[in-house]
Amino acid sequence: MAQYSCVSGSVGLITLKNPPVNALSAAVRHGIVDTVKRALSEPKVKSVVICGQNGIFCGGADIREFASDMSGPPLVPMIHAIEAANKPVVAAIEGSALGGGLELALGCHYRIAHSKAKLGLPEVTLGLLPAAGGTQRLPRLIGVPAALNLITTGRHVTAAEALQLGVVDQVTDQNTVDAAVKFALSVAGQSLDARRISTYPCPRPSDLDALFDGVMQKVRQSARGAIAPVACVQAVRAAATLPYTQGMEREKELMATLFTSGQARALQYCFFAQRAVGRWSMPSGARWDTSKPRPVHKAAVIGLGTMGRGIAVALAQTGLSVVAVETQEKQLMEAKQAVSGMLERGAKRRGVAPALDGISYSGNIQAVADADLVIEAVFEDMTLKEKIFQQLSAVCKPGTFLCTNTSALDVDHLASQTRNPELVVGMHFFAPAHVMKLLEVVYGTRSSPQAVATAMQLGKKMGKVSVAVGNCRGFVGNRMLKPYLEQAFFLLEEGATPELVDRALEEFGFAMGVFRVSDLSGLDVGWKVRKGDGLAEPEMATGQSARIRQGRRYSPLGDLLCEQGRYGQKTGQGWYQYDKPGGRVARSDPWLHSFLEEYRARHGLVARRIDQQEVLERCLYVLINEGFHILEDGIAAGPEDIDVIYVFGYGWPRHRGGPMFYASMVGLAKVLERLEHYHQAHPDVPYMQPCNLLRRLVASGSPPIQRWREVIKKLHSQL
Ligand SMILES: CCC[C@H](O)CC(=O)SCCNC(=O)CCNC(=O)[C@H](O)C(C)(C)COP(=O)([O-])OP(=O)([O-])OC[C@H]1O[C@@H](n2cnc3c(N)ncnc32)[C@H](O)[C@@H]1OP(=O)([O-])[O-]
Repeated sequence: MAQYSCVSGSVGLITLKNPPVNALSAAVRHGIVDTVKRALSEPKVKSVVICGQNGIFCGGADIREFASDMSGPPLVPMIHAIEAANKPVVAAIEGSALGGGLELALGCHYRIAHSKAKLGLPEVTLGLLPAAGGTQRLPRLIGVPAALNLITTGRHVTAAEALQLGVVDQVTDQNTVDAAVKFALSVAGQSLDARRISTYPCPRPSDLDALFDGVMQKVRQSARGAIAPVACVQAVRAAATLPYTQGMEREKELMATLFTSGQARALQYCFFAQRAVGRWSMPSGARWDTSKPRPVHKAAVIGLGTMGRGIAVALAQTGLSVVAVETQEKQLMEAKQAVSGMLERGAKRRGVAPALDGISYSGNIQAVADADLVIEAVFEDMTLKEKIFQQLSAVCKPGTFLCTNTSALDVDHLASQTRNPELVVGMHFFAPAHVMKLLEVVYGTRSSPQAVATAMQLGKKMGKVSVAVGNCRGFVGNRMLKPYLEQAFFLLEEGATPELVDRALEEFGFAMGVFRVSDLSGLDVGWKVRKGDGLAEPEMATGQSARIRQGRRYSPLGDLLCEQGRYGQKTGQGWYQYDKPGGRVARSDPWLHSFLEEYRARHGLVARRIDQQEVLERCLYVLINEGFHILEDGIAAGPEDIDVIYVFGYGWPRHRGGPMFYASMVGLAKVLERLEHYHQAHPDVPYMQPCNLLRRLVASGSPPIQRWREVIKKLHSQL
């Protein structure tokens, strides 16, 4: 709703009231229409201020309404009526003015923002475009290039940048509503002819075609199949080439195609899923709202390799006091330099002072004795980790939380090495740890809810999207990755090339296909794990048992490449070739193609034509199938947790919503049918066997993803 009052004798004050972000729900739109009418009709009112309650102007259209039949007054005529008003209307922007919220402000005649406010048109991130006149007014106000930048990226700008761009007229450090009221008094009675943005001519850059062609090319490239950024460019082009009314028509048309698209549904699902994972729960019944985190003032990191350095930077950037420990002296000196450099570069980018003093270095594990929380980040070696946890348990003050940064190892086993296993959790960071947004917080069977709550809160402080997951080999992300990688190898055996597989995945929307990623992260990483599992034995590379190991189909292709010293980018050769060790541009490698041919001949395999659809179905459906197993096992509380992990940590295209959402869009019955088909064709691949939960969901009529939890709960209660 919107509340109306008359202040300072002649200013009509309209306050949007719809916690928590004053989204423009039907009730708020009704409220605005009514209160604007009232303000304009009251003779004593000479000017109007629109603001939002609780320090936030407006978070835009109510996204939750998009899924239902929209009712209530539409935004476009409502904003037009404000712009056409014969009394000055001033927007008082505190907190955020985003999407429809900023469009509402652009319909006002003046905009005053608090210095801490953020403004933007983030509709593109929801698969939409600013369809309440944003694509037509913003370029008229700030020019085409700046408007294109804001609208196609959806980025939020600070009040200072908004002032510089001309989005707002004034920035204040004082009470924004008071400043706006004062301003409204000062402009009462003045002509508004020059204040209605829709009447401005849109500045036309001389090289208009070249400008739009260039932007469109860039946008298409980075969009990776997302349609909204392209529609945003088309809408701004309409502003630059058509009269306002026709431009608005074009905006409406483009929005209509986006609004009902699967991509918009996927992106809006992601928006809510990202927030839903914060409301974590554990199978024990412990939950986010009943578990209190303990404050962390001092944190420690053990092991300053690539991961440890990134974690130390991420911790220091939160303002915590950090102790960084590395027992090898040379490594410690190098790490110190590297961490300082990373902190300095990060601070420069964010325009703040580097937190160099917040971090101290030591070669002795005793230095962590008074830390509230320790993150161990040494090599992925259980014996080494065991030793460190035993030491930490002896050295740390009572109550210190002990966290392990592992990507797959058993958190329960590490907890068993300590005196207080309830204080142990996993914190699985993704490289580079100070950049990547995802954090898997892994609870073991004995982890206390307080330990989980503390790790989740620390993750949030570090700017991470933290997801609480149960303890199993590979947790959620890497556990699902295993069958996906395995399928990619099998496809090569059957006739595909790395180029074909990667192209299919990249056209699907992944930034990089599986083989390019593998080259980037190093083939030796997986090799080491397979060796540890007793799978990658050199003497098995030929002969009968070469392609069956531990009773199931196995492809030694990755091991064979590693045996040749082809570790990927770092050695200049892997699934592709590079111009030099460390080179980044992947080129097709004729050697690899002959190697594959020889391999197939050696194993009596006949190459067949494999199309992109088979690549996608086999790679993605086995990954999804493992996701269902994870839900069935209670390792993830709901499909949102899995999807957020894949979108933020594994390059899954956001406009496809995450693997479980994607499965729901494809249709669960179809996924099941294809898995059954492939399992029949490949009975030696257990991952292909459809999960019981998937069968259950299909049998119960494939409910929408929001209702899967009910089916999972029922399944668990029957077990
Ligand atoms: C014709 C139409 C044209 C128009 O151009 C289309 C649009 O405007 S499209 C819209 C364009 N606008 C955007 O894309 C802005 C989207 N919003 C944001 O970016 C952030 O929420 C904001 C920066 C505002 C606050 O950040 P923060 O302080 O960290 O807080 P938080 O993020 O944790 O959210 C708190 C709660 O509010 C909920 N909620 C939030 N916004 C909306 C909404 N618009 N609606 C409904 N709900 C919304 C959110 O789900 C959460 O609920 P819960 O149940 O507690 O999980």
